[in-house]
Amino acid sequence: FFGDSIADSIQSIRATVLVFLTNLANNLCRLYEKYILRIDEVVFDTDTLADAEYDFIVVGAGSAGCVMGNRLSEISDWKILVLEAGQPETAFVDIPLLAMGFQGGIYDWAYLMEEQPNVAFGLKDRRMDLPRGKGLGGSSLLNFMIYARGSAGDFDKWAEMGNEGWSFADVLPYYMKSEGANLTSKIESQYHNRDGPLTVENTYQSLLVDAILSGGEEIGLPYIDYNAPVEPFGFSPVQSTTQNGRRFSTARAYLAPVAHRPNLDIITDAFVTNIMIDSVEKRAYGVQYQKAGNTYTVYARKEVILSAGAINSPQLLMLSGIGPKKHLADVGIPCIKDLPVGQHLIDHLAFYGLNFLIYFDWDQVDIRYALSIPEFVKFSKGPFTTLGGVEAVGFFKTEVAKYKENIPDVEVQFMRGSIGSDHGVWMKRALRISDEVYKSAIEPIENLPCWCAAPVLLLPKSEGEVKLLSADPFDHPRIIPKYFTDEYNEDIKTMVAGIRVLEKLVNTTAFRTNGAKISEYPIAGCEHFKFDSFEYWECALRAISHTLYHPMGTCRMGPPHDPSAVVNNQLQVNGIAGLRVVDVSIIPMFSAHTNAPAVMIAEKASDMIKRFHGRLN
Ligand SMILES: Cc1cc2nc3c(=O)[nH]c(=O)nc-3n(C[C@H](O)[C@H](O)[C@H](O)COP(=O)(O)OP(=O)(O)OC[C@H]3O[C@@H](n4cnc5c(N)ncnc54)[C@H](O)[C@@H]3O)c2cc1C
Repeated sequence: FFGDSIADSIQSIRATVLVFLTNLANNLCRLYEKYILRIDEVVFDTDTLADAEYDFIVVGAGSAGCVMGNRLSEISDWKILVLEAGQPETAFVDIPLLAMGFQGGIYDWAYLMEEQPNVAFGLKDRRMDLPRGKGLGGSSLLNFMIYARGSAGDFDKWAEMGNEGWSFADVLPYYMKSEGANLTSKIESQYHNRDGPLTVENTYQSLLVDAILSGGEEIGLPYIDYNAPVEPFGFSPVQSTTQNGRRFSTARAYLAPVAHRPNLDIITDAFVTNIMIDSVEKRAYGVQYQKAGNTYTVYARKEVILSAGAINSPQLLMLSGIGPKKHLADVGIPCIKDLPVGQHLIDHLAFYGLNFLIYFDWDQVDIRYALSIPEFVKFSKGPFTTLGGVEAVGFFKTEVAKYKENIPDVEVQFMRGSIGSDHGVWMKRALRISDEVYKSAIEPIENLPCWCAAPVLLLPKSEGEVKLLSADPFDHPRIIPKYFTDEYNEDIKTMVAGIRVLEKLVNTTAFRTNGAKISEYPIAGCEHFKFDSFEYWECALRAISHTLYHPMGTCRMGPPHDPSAVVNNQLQVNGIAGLRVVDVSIIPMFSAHTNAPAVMIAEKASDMIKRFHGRLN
């Protein structure tokens, strides 16, 4: 009896200290954001005002926009303007383990999706958040830094859909061009480049990664280089867009080295409100933006490049009169071109409710983190370099997949600990887990060593949409994701099939040696289903599945006969001259994370634009 109560008291003191320290760190980050942040403005000289006219105006300095700024300004007699609504980044954002801590802060557009009938009932107000990066680097300064290119099959499918020039063989040179690999994990070296601007490394791996890799071998999912088209399915330590153990955003990789170019202007705090389009000639000729309460107009001699991301690019197109005619009429915007903008929103859902309890893990003992601070500060190594806790990933095709291509339909993210390992301070808030669900299934394992194996739905059948709330550019757009609404419930079946694959891991020798067993605390609202039945998992998936932050497809690329297409294979907006979309909103389908493809798309688009204007053969 006394033993239990002493143990309880120690746990509660430990939890209080952890909560205090985490809140302190959080508040320090906020203070830093507020008072020291502007250090980077010296590097970027972002406070200038734009000239009246440029050759190209790039809207949004995110993963894709930073690449555009760099590559287009390589042509010294072209003048380039990059407009970014957010601010320059800070050093705190660079600590990989704290990746989630910046959601909801100044670098986040902090969108909330609309409530839906059969999903998110275990989340606060039944609504899911949708963080989107706002600042130089865009979502690459808020993301989890996982570097994943997608499978060869993804791009061959794009080509098969009629998008000439986008097969794997076509896009590989651009992945290679962008990559500066410095990897120690298993790699197929002919598919990696050491000299590109975007550094790709491995981060800290605890001993359990060995168990994951050998457990994977036991269930037929070998140790692979998931960024090479050699073996399509298997597990691997994560490859990350970090440099010396710190976040390496596209602003750092692409913009910082060229910010001094006289033909490149980068302006932050510049909120673009609309693209100016000649409604008779159907040609884009400039943009308007607001900065510090003033409105500015700037003209584009050649093109406007929209790189505002999967939510804001469709929003800006619709605000400027390009979108579904009826919807534009509903919000009082004259339609210049009727296109399915904002339709076909696809996203990847992740499920953080599958936890493996284990005997012990030194890397989950609080004191370990305190002890490892010098290791991080001095040598850029140790647990602080892990990407928000994610140490390894895997890609596989489940038995319910109905296609023959070698494209994975489920990814797994292996995270050290659970979403309760920070005692509800950051992850519960960021994922909007309700108190009831947290108490039922997460709180009981807060103090237990465990691993979360989070399956991710890669090829959802359900599609959502982005719409305008009003004609006011400052109103957040409506995001209606329609997760798990497909007619035959295939999305749920795929996720459950993914969970079954991961359950097999628990019975491998590698995992049994660590005492692994699945945590069986049921999620509130699902306790009436038999634990581990299909019905239980469906309920749990509908309760707490969460976006993996990969919205795409809202300005979809497609051939002329495709009614869902907004841009063609040159990324030009159909029927409007002088306007391209270059970001992840053009993606028609994709089975991996979306930062690396954003960079690849922009690398490829830069060459297309140079060729179009006669500056590249
Ligand atoms: C929390 C989180 C975690 C993620 N984790 C990963 C991961 O681990 N690995 C991975 O590969 N992907 C990850 N992603 C996804 C990936 O980072 C994005 O898909 C990718 O960065 C998108 O690039 P983009 O260029 O399309 O848009 P963004 O990078 O979002 O860039 C859009 C830019 O446009 C600016 N902008 C928007 N509207 C305006 C306007 N009106 N005026 C001026 N500027 C404007 C924005 O502020 C932003 O800087 C994550 C994303 C998030 C949010």
